[in-house]
Order: sequence, then structure tokens, then C-alpha cells
Amino acid sequence: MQAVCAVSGAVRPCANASAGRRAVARAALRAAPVQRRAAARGAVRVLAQAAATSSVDVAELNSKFGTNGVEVKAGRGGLPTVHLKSAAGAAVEIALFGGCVTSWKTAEGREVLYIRPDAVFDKSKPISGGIPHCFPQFGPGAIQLHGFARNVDWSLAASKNDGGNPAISLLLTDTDYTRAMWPHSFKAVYTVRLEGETLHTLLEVTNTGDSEFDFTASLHSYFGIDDIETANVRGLQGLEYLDRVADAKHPSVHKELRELVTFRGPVDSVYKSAPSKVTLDTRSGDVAIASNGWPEVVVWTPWTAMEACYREFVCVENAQATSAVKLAPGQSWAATTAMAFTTDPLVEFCAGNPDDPECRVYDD
Ligand SMILES: O=P(O)(O)OC[C@H]1O[C@@H](O)[C@H](O)[C@@H](O)[C@@H]1O
Repeated sequence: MQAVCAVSGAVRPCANASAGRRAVARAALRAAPVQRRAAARGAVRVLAQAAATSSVDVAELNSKFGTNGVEVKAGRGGLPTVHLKSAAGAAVEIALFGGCVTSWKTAEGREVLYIRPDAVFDKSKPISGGIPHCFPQFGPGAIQLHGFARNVDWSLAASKNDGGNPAISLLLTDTDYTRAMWPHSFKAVYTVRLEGETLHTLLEVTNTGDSEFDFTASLHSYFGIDDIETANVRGLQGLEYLDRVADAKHPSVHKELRELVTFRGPVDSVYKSAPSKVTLDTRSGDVAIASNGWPEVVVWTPWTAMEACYREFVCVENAQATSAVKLAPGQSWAATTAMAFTTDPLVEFCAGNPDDPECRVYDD
């Protein structure tokens, strides 16, 4: 008999069953009230804040940029962190170090992003998790693997709240440190906005110098999942992709035949000509990732190379990885994402109806 996903107990891997599960769930939901799932497993994915003080004047930043739904606080490691809260109850945290979104919680408090257990918040390395930037190089290439943007302080440049939807803009410009690595003058503006429960990002890069440059980039988004073997990504079927697992510098080229991209080993794939929306099924729910201006999607799991945590996350990245953007002096490039999380109705249903036949787990 075919395995059916259940909420708890000895769950067998059941990827590829999403469509069936949804149909079942819809039918079940018509017949029974939805029970809320109590265990917010995702809520503990992000590590607790370390008690430390910030060298940046958080109070000053807050008096300048704090507004309804926007507050600057000392976050983990004392890093100045902007907290957004929408009228709908969703919340986002953005560390100025790396311009990294380190937390995105739904109105019911479920953490959607993932911070790796080896992440540190002392600026000795980029924050390993959340939504860091890869810029001006996705890599591998001439400079550090994913570029420097996730490894330097961005500054807070603007904040606002329109109708209960808070937004901030972070700014990164070239410095001696960046020019030593990448000899160009640039301005990057990263706007993060909560609209209801949807997380919006806009990255704009401008050439402020007097000669052309090119760059690659990505939003290196880490998402929490119930288990790597029950997660999948939809929307990539039919696309050409570069498999970088064996050799990132000389990837092999394939065509994705699967409707659901599942995980049974390390994956490091760059999908070209990606559609404007892909969906990550975390098993507890779907993360819909819509984008505009990001032509590629990178899917990455390190598998057992990160034994301690590989089951708990997958990266689904909006990227401009394989072909560089060329900007003449004064020119700009921009790309957006809109990410939304919806709970899997079957998981919710089964939380309250564990004995329903559709919620039982069978051995093959
Ligand atoms: O630098 P991090 O956050 O550990 O991520 C590294 C990984 O980032 C992914 O974007 C790449 O596709 C992988 O090749 C790489 O190993």
C-alpha cells in the first residue's frame, strides 16, 4: 500500500505525494473543522539571542528610523537588527550586518527561514542562514565564494509604514575594503517590506563609477523544512539546470524531468530561465516564491556534509548566477521577490484527526 504522510509517529518519506495529499486534504477539510497544529517546530529553528551589546548606537538608529511597525534593536551577538511587524501580525528581522533577513514569522508565529546551528553573529563570517546576499559574485570566481555583501555592514537608509505594512531600505556602497576586492563604485539598495504576511524584497544595484562593471548575485534563502526527505520544490520541470555537486566550476548540464524536485543526496543545481514562481513544499506548508528580474533558481542541500542540520533546511535561491549583469556608468539593475507561506491543509487536518485513514502511515 502506498505510504501516506502523517503529522507524527514513525513517518516514512512520502515526497511525491503532494498533489494527492492536497486533494485528500481539500475533501477532508470540507467534512471536518481544521485543528490548529500546536507544536510550532519551526519556531525554535532560529537560535536564541545572545546577550551582547552593540557598538552601533541602536537607540540613535531607532529614533531616526523607528516608526509604526519598525524598530531597531540589538539582536543576536549585539548586531543592530531591524524588526518589522505588519498589522497582519507577521514579523521580520533584518541584521544590518550582511543586510541579512534573519527571521520571518507568520502571524501565528511560525518561523519560515532557517539559521544553521553553526551560525555566528560576531562578524567573523557571514551569517549562515536566513536570507544573505551573494553579491557581486555568486561564485565560484575571482573573489570570496559569494562575494562581500553578506560580510559587511549595510546602513539603514529609510523606513516607512503604509497602511500597516512596514518597509525599510538598506544601503551598501563601495569602500576601500570592497574596492580592494572588486575595483568598482556601486550603490546597492535593498528594500524589505512586509505586506500582510508576505515578505517582499527589492534589490537595486547602480553603477556609480565611470567604467562598466559586471556582477552576479543571489538571495541565498535558507528555508526551514520538516525533513529534507519530505520536502520538494515545484515549478522547475522542463528547465535546463547545471548540476554543480561534483564540480561547481565545471557543472554538468541536464534537463529537469521531475514535477517535484526531491532530495535523496547532495543537490547543488542552478536552474536557468526559471519561471516567475516556484514553490517549496516544507511538508508543514508551502513557501511560494514569486520573483521578477531574477532569471535563475538555485537549489542547494549539503546533505550529510552538514550532518548536524541538513535535514532541517534547504536553500531555494533567486539568482543571477550563470550570466553576469553588465552595467554601464549610471545604469541600474533591479530584481524583486515576494514570498508567502501557507500551511499544508492536510497537516492541519491530521493534527486534529490522527486516526483518520488519510492520516495513517503504512509500510510499503
Ligand atoms: O556559504 P554558505 O551559506 O555555506 O553556502 C554555500 C553554498 O551556497 C550555495 O548557494 C551554492 O550553490 C553552494 O555551491 C555552496 O556550497
